[in-house]
Amino acid sequence: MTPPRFISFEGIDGAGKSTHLEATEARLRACGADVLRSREPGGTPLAETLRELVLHQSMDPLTEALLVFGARRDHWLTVLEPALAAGRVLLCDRFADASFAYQGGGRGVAWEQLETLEQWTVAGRRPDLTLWFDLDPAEAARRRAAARDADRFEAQDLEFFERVRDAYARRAAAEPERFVRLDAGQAVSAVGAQLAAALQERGW
Ligand SMILES: Nc1ncnc2c1ncn2[C@@H]1O[C@H](COP(=O)(O)OP(=O)(O)OP(=O)(O)O)[C@@H](O)[C@H]1O
Ligand SMILES: Cc1cn([C@H]2C[C@H](O)[C@@H](COP(=O)(O)O)O2)c(=O)[nH]c1=O
Repeated sequence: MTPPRFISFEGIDGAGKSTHLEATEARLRACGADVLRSREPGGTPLAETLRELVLHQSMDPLTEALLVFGARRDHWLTVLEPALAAGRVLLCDRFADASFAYQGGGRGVAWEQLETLEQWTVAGRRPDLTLWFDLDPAEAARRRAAARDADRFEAQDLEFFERVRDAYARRAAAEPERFVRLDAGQAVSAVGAQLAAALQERGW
């Protein structure tokens, strides 16, 4: 079995992705992997500039979709694709599934338009493995409130996050081999154990 080399972390805001990224990186390094950790939107100077706009400036949903995919193309071309070609292992805090979840599910941009953007910007490339931290939106909101001030997405209501969660479920149902659903409602150590088991099963 070839272990997955392009691994994305997905889920609604506050589900716990960041909490588990560092330990995952350490685990893969201990297996001898040359790991690159990055995030979306972001990961390049241009994409980080676009991230600031998307997270803090009001705009219409299609403009938002164009900006996140523009950021992704720059990130893909200048960081992710060269790293994969060099044999590195990528841990990416969100990738295109987030656009289907947030701009598609959350904002109502048509799925077909997002599929077209996905083809245009990254030739439809998807992660080898997607770890989906699935959490009840009310619990995620409680965790976020205790942790930080809200940005444009985090300020949305529970119905928005229900739609985002449903869109993640739609993506996961379409590609059950790629997606692993983690029950992010459990304690940190228990979520870490689910994650470790998923990696071990796939050769890490
Ligand atoms: N299993 C857990 N149980 C309780 N609290 C948790 C758990 N996992 C993470 N937290 C806490 O919830 C908050 C949000 O976690 P974290 O920042 O990892 O989420 P995230 O998915 O990365 O969010 P975002 O996508 O918005 O950056 C943090 O304060 C974190 O300590
Ligand atoms: C990639 C991507 C992200 N978003 C949203 C989702 C989050 O609310 C923010 C990123 O914040 P995080 O703390 O780094 O998770 O951006 C989006 O709407 N569309 C996307 O494609």
